[in-house]
Amino acid sequence: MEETLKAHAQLWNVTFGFIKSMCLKCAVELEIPDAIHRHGTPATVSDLCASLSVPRVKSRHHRSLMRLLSHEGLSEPHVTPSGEEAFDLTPVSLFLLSTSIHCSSTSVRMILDRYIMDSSQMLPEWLRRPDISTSPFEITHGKDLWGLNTVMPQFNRIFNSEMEGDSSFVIDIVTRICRKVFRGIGSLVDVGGGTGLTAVKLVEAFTGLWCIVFDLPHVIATAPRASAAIEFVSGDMFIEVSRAEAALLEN
Ligand SMILES: C[S@@+](CC[C@H](N)C(=O)[O-])C[C@H]1O[C@@H](n2cnc3c(N)ncnc32)[C@H](O)[C@@H]1O
Repeated sequence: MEETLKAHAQLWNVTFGFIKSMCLKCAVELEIPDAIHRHGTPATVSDLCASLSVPRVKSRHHRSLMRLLSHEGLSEPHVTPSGEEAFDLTPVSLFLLSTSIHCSSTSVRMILDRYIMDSSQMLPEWLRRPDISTSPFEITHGKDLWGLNTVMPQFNRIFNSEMEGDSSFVIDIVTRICRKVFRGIGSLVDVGGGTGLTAVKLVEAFTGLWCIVFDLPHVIATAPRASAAIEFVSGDMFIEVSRAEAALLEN
């Protein structure tokens, strides 16, 4: 009997697993971590409602959201000297501060964006199909992610910004702990290099390195020209890639 109850509870846990992700997305969109940070000390739900313009009538719901975030390690529960429940930042939610050099908020927004989430509904349909070339994303949107980016400038901006945030975090570590990998290389092509942030960090870290950022035309068109040591080339990597002494494929 106990086993059956446990199994039933587990089923609901998995079924409602999406609520955790959606509450995280909600916290990012409301900018709750920034509000806690601005407050300076653990913030009560009233503090947060006032700071985020959430109507008081929603306090009870906001409290549930904060408790779920605490359960997931995204906020730290406290009790104020007057006995009120309050919430502080955690090592995880520090990644969601807009002032963090490795802010991951854009990644959360992009990964949980409806364009990505919608395609997960197509998994059974995709598995039933005999071909493997069409992804669930293409079944949903009629285009692959890159094709959608060409016709959706706003999503393209969010996507590129997400890539920049993530690669900036990784490349800062790589340029510190993997220096010998780049030693002696005069030129490097960053294949699918996005808007070129990785290339900027590489030419800054390795004097004399010449970088080519190679990506699709709509990405190269919006890439800032940040350094004389970087060349931007647009094309399709499945047809031909610019020549260099080394090629980087990241992410
Ligand atoms: C996952 S992102 C990685 C971006 C970057 N390397 C980073 O780590 O931030 C993949 C990149 O590959 C590019 N890409 C996708 N298909 C491509 C193709 N056929 N030819 C060239 N670039 C392509 C995308 O536009 C995108 O910028």
